[in-house]
Amino acid sequence: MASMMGVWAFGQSLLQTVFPPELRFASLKFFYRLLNWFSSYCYYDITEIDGVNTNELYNAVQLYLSSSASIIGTRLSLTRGLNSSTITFGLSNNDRLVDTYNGATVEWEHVVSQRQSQTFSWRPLPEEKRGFTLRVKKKNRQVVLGSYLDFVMEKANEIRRKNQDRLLYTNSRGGSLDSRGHPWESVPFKHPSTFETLAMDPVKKAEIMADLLDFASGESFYQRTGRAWKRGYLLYGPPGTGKSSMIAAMANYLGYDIYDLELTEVNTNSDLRKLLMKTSSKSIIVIEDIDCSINLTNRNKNNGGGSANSGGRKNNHDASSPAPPGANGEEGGSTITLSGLLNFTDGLWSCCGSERIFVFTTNHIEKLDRALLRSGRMDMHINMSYCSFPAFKILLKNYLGYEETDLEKQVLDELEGVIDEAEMTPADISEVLIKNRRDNKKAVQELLEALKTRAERNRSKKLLESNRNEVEDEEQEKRALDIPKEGFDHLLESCNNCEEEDDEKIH
Ligand SMILES: Nc1ncnc2c1ncn2[C@@H]1O[C@H](COP(=O)(O)OP(=O)(O)OP(=O)(O)O)[C@@H](O)[C@H]1O
Ligand SMILES: [Mg+2]
Repeated sequence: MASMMGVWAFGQSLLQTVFPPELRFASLKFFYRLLNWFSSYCYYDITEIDGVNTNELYNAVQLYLSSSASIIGTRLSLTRGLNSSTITFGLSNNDRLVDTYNGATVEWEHVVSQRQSQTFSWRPLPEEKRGFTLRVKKKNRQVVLGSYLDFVMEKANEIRRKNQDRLLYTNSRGGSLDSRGHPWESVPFKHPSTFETLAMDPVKKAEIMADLLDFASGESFYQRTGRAWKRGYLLYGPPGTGKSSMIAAMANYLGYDIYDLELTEVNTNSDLRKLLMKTSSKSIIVIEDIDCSINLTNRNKNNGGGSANSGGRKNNHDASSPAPPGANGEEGGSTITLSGLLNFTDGLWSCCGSERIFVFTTNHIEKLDRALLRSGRMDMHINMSYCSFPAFKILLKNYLGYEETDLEKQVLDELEGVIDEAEMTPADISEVLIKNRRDNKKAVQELLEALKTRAERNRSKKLLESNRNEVEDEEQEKRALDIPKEGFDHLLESCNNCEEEDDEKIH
């Protein structure tokens, strides 16, 4: 120790003798550079506040390190964010952590120091100055700058999404903005529906799940093919067949937020666009009962004569009534129109975010405009139909804990025999099962009876209908015979000349 101090004192006096005071600072700088030159490491500082703005990379690194810190750290800082139900771990002050990436070893140090004199700032800065120092071997510099930091950002986003409760947004405030200028209101989304609990044909289910996964991991595909990274699903079918449950299952499967768009609350096309702009990536934008939300007449009809407002919002006013002052059709922007909706899903504005899924639901697909159904707009049309036998088996398992083998073969056969004819929705079947869930045998018995009754009723109804149709056909035939031959020729000619749009006229 004594000899070391001696060397230090000698070195200092030598420095003072050899270098005059004005050269001393420059020589120290040179000495430092020389050391750096020979060092095999380089260092990167990532401070919490970059000037006056929060440095996103700092937050990302903190989150990223939390995934490895939780396993090996002995002293960790714990945080729980807003809208989060999980606790994240972080490096404590001045702690270090070694990480490896693509064969390169890097070391992170969390550096915390007291902030010196507060310089004037419109935003008060925290008293502590925090940051991460990343130590990397010089030979690995390219790897770190090239892809490691991107990898850290990506991983952090993933962790953030996983930790954060997903949100269900709605625009039920009728377009008014909150204090932060946001048009959406949100609540934590905790719907328990998953693809496992969803009763539907397993093959169809697997197809939808694969499609969703392809979409979520298809960034490079969409980039390569020049398509906006979005996908549209149209769910149609009778009430109670699981359309809303399917949306919840999709959100739970992909970990996306849901924006439940209430079209009747949107006044104009431009409001619709603003709402779209305020949605985040990795989200599902839902319009339920699309046929009831706006008057979905063909876009072409809006242009040619008639009420300029046809195609506008249903609850605004009837399509046949005169347009109110200022409501000059779809482009006027004074009301929401089909065209506005199509632009919302498909136009240039639809890609002002990425990785978004549009889901429309309807009970009456036949009421929808063809423009809305064309491929590319709604990529997948999913028919949510009455409960089939494979779907029924899923309900039995969910509600009664029954596997196929737990039921007698004869009962199973009976159930299979009537289920298609009964045309009961999964909601109807669930009701019977819930009611009797304390007594499995009774549940199955009651269900079988309900299915048989419904099947019988449907059979009679169909018989009656076919009888009526036969009578009607006979009457029509008779009437047709009364039409003179020229009449038929005239009709035939109009049919041959007709355009697709004249369908209604021919009818
Ligand atoms: N396929 C299904 N799998 C599991 N449960 C279902 C299914 N379909 C319906 N249910 C049950 O029935 C209830 C109603 O279903 P859901 O709201 O998803 O139907 P929907 O098709 O959206 O009906 P609507 O057209 O009236 O909106 C749900 O709470 C769910 O428990
Ligand atoms: Mg629904």
